[in-house]
Amino acid sequence: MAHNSTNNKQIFNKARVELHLHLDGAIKPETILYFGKKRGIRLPADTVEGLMSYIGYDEPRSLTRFLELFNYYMPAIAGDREALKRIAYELVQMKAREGIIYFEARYSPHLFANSNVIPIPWNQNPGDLTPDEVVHLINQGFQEGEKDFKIKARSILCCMRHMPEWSAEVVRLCKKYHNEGVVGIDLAGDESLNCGTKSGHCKAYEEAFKSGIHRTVHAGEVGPPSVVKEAVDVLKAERIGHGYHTIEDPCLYKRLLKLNIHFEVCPWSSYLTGACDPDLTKHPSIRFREDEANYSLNSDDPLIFKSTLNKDYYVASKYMGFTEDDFIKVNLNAASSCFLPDKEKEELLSTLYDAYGMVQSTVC
Ligand SMILES: O=c1[nH]cnc2c1ncn2[C@H]1C[C@H](O)[C@@H](CO)O1
Repeated sequence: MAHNSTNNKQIFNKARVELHLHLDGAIKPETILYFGKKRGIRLPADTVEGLMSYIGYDEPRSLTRFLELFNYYMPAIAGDREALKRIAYELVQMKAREGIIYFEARYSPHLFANSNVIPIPWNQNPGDLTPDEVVHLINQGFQEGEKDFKIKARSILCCMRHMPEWSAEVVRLCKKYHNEGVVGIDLAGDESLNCGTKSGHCKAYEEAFKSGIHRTVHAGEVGPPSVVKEAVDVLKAERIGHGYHTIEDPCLYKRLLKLNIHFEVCPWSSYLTGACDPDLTKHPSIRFREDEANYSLNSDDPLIFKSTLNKDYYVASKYMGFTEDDFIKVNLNAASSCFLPDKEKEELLSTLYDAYGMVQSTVC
């Protein structure tokens, strides 16, 4: 199936909400080149086109091979204070241009640090940028972006599947920076290599639950329904990142529908990571729509997928028959399941109802 990204006409020209977006997968290539040059860090190419020929791609490969692409460019960004603030600020700008009024971006504080992190990622030399300061800098970048671009940005901090030793610090940072824009915890990384959830993650999620920190987990993206079950039953996830394979366990799926668990669906990502059948007309989101599941549409890692959120809407419209009403529903779902405090969530929902010309029901 050919999916030429040049013929993506604008779909759904109305206010949108995005819940599943990786900050480190949404950096401008120009910014990577700028910091690579400034810091004397070797990159595979020194032009945008050259760089994108290494880190961007158009045809399915495995999740494992997709994740390897971060190695090409993260060394240019990690460990640099100015770079972190800038990528956060630029993400707000990018998302405002896409018509998004509220987004939640996620990242691993450890993968941007070069101090207080073992092992130090991306072959960096030891430095003095801790995961704690990483979060503070990114919060600042988001806050400056919010002021300039008049949209709302919040963050979710990621535990990484292969690094359960980091998870206690992740939940500590979620608590510490709760008032600075951090709204939740996630568990990301390669589900295909490591399906069992390690005790470090379990403890962190238990602490998150006790402390009222919102919880999402990457599960059932390429892994089996059992990973989703564990995410909900053990980690007490309120949202599932991707979750496509849930539908292979009808009993579990039915239960999650009843529990109103939110599925953060990323259509174009699921094509490129081989998470789903490459025939997008068979995508699980069609089932989610038919069953009136609670799900949203998201872009995941637009740098690597050479996309914007519009690509995901385009794919949903072209191959899955999504209509304007479906897109409205998906955005209302996203707002209802976002990790904002109740009052701000209500405001977001009201803004969407206004934008869609709908009257908000006051009847429960
Ligand atoms: O689609 C994904 N599935 C699992 N992990 C992912 C995906 N996209 C990005 N990541 C990982 C790589 C990033 O470094 C990390 C934190 O954003 O999350």
